[in-house]
Amino acid sequence: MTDTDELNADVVVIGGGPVGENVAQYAVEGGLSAALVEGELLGGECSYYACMPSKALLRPIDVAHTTAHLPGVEDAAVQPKELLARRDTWVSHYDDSGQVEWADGADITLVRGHGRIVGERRVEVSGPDGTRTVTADRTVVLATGSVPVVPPVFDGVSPWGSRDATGVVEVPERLLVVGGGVIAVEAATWMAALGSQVRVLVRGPALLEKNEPFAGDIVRSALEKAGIAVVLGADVTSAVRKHADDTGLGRIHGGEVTVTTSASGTFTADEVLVATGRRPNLADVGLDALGLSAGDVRSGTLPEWLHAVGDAGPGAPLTHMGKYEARVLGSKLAGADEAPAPANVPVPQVVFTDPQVASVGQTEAEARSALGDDAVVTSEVGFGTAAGTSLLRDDADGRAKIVVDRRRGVVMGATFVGPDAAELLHAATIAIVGEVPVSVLRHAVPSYPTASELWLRMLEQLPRDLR
Ligand SMILES: Cc1cc2nc3c(=O)[nH]c(=O)nc-3n(C[C@H](O)[C@H](O)[C@H](O)COP(=O)(O)OP(=O)(O)OC[C@H]3O[C@@H](n4cnc5c(N)ncnc54)[C@H](O)[C@@H]3O)c2cc1C
Ligand SMILES: NC(=O)c1ccc[n+]([C@@H]2O[C@H](COP(=O)([O-])OP(=O)(O)OC[C@H]3O[C@@H](n4cnc5c(N)ncnc54)[C@H](O)[C@@H]3O)[C@@H](O)[C@H]2O)c1
Repeated sequence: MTDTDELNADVVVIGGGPVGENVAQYAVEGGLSAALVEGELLGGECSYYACMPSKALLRPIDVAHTTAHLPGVEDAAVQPKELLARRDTWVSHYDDSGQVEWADGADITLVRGHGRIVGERRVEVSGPDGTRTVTADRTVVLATGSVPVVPPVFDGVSPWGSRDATGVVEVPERLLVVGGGVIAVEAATWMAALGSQVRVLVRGPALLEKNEPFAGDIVRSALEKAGIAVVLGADVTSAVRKHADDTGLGRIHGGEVTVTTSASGTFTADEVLVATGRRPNLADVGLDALGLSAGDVRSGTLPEWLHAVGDAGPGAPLTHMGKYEARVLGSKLAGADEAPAPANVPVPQVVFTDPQVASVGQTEAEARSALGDDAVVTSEVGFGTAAGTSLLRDDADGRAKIVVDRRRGVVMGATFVGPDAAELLHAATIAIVGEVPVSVLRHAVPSYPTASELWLRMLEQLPRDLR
């Protein structure tokens, strides 16, 4: 391939993760042509290294935990080898031919290689067969995902990142997990189930700090019950390893690692997983060629022909939110005449620990800071207070909470922590997006006995004048 081998499409999308695929698909369905540039596996981080493998690992563990708390069924046990085989099936053995077939069928032109913007509506793709230019008649979309943020204290240690944890091949006997967010608690769960002795080092005072405080407390106590040590206030000040080596995905990256923390002492392990957040992957996409920076992407000050969506953009770094942005953008590019989106679309998220943490919209603290103390009222109940939730398993521990705007009488946020809490979330999302008054929600009758009865319990706890 040479530089004269130029390709043209209405829309050029750089990054073929779930978000880039969706933009291209919606654009094509709207009558445009689309080229999708992908440097690794078509399907992106989510399909091979993030959502899919992590959830493929966590679901059987959840089922095993549930059966241990359900009299009448023999305990199911996690079988590490078979669990990893399930993961391999769900990541299609790191082979994207199924996705390539889908793209072909969807009339999307796949261009393999690393894409970089080199001028207005011009993208240069360096691929296995050389370099080619792809031009866009209308729009270029950055859907290049995100990359992990690794604190410099781990330089030279070759720590595990989330790709190693989801792609685990060698299970370390002792594993340190640094971070107290979503990846840390989910990975701690499956690594412990696979047989690692896990210790989570959390810099802050709690796990899952972006959630209602009870979520982190309940998950911490559940992790501890599962034999996982959680050390709070443990800021890593040094990390040392002999023979650090990149031995490959999911393999132990060298000799013992010794990690020293500011206030909680020193810990030695066979591997350390760093899960300290991610940032948009914008370092090598050619923003500089346009005189732009990652800050311009964050603030949305891009030329009209350039967009950034998914993890690469300013929105919440979650697959479903990125795909939502992609659907909206893809349809808009194709000129679809759609009703305008609501002003503040709430972000739902499920943390697939046992118990699960499902949340959407604002926490109480966020609502108080946005609306003022007098304008916020909450209702909080135990997860097992409904027949439907307590039947799920005999230790249906957890809590449920709604945050209500007292003046408008509508739900602003909801959090459910408990077994299968994920399935309760969408009702809350609909209530928030639809701005359904809580006085009307009373008339949405949940079937008996289902987990949704928790809504009755929460609504009953609200002040009488609101219901
Ligand atoms: C361990 C883990 C578990 C997660 N679990 C969940 C979950 O359960 N639910 C959830 O909603 N979210 C989850 N997430 C977040 C989710 O993975 C991301 O929000 C999602 O992948 C974002 O999709 P995307 O298409 O924007 O980016 P990605 O999936 O990262 O895809 C970006 C693609 O762009 C390609 N690319 C990048 N730069 C270039 C370039 N210059 N040229 C060509 N190609 C390029 C990459 O190779 C990649 O294929 C998880 C994340 C992690 C790390
Ligand atoms: N189930 C899901 O939806 C799911 C699962 C996994 C990942 N994700 C996505 O992936 C993103 C990244 O996950 P994550 O867990 O890495 O990020 P996160 O933002 O959830 O958590 C980062 C954690 O690292 C800590 N931290 C940050 N800098 C640190 C430092 N220098 N030293 C020590 N600790 C530090 C933070 O205090 C926090 O506890 C999430 O924002 C989420 O959107 C989603």
